[in-house]
Amino acid sequence: MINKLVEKIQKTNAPIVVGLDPMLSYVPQHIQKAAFEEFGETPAGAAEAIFRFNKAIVDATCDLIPAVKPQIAMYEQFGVEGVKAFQRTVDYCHEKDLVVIGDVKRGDIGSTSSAYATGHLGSVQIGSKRFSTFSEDFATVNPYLGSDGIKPFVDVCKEEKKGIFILVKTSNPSSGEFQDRLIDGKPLYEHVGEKVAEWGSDCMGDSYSYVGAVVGATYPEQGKLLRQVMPKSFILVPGYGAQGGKGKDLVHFFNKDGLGAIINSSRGIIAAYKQDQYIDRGITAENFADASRMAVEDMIADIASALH
Ligand SMILES: O=c1ccn([C@@H]2O[C@H](COP(=O)(O)O)[C@@H](O)[C@H]2O)c(=O)[nH]1
Repeated sequence: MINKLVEKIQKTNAPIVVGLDPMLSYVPQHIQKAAFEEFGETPAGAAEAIFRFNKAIVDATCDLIPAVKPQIAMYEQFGVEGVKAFQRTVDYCHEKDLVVIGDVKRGDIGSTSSAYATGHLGSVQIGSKRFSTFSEDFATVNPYLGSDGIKPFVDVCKEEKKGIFILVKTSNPSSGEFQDRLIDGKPLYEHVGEKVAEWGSDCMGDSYSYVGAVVGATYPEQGKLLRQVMPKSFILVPGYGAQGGKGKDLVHFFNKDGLGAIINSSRGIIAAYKQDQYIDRGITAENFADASRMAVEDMIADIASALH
């Protein structure tokens, strides 16, 4: 799957991921109203509304982008119905030939990680049959439990040619509380980066490993260092847009081949229709998906101008 991700980035010339983080408050009233008329003001109604919202955004942007990143928390808040909307979203994005990165941030003791890896990236045996359930192409993984929590994901990646992005240096303001702590003279995130490079070394696609890393756009200096520490790992970079990251912060996340990083923006794209800069260009809640397309085009141009 890492090969497909690289090919799609090269084809679209867009190292970006649209984050599908559909809070109900971002879903325009006309979509909520139609879904509630059919399913009531219920979790099922909310799940239908967020799926319709996602579908419109995917339809408006899928020719421009290589990948999407649905954030499972936004779906889980609506319980079982929300999880069904997550699954419908993954399936619809696959129909559109997009690479799907499930932002699920899993990781536990080995046996439990194994079940997470099976559910999100692998297939589960039921009697005489096997089923792929969630079926994302990549999943985000939390490394806090160490190697035996990561190994089941790596094993499934090898079997299924799927991939993972391991949290190394996260984009949030408090990420330094633990991740910047010095151990043997080096910050914890650097130790984790070294392990990512090691775990990924026998799990290679054509040019990049199936084992990638998450490093926030909000920490460009750390991104520069980690790019050197993990030369063969793709970096998933959240923090662009709503969290303040800009194209100029991203230059050192990329390798000299122009690859090696993929930048996520969620609110900046899915809720673009609420921003003055797009309202001034004729956007209303009715044509919200057109604003998402404009925001994707602007993001591609911003990153390209920073890199060239
Ligand atoms: O370090 C991290 C890891 C994950 N995220 C996730 O990315 C998106 C960012 O959303 P924006 O609206 O573009 O800020 C969201 O799903 C986070 O959970 C992150 O931000 N930082």
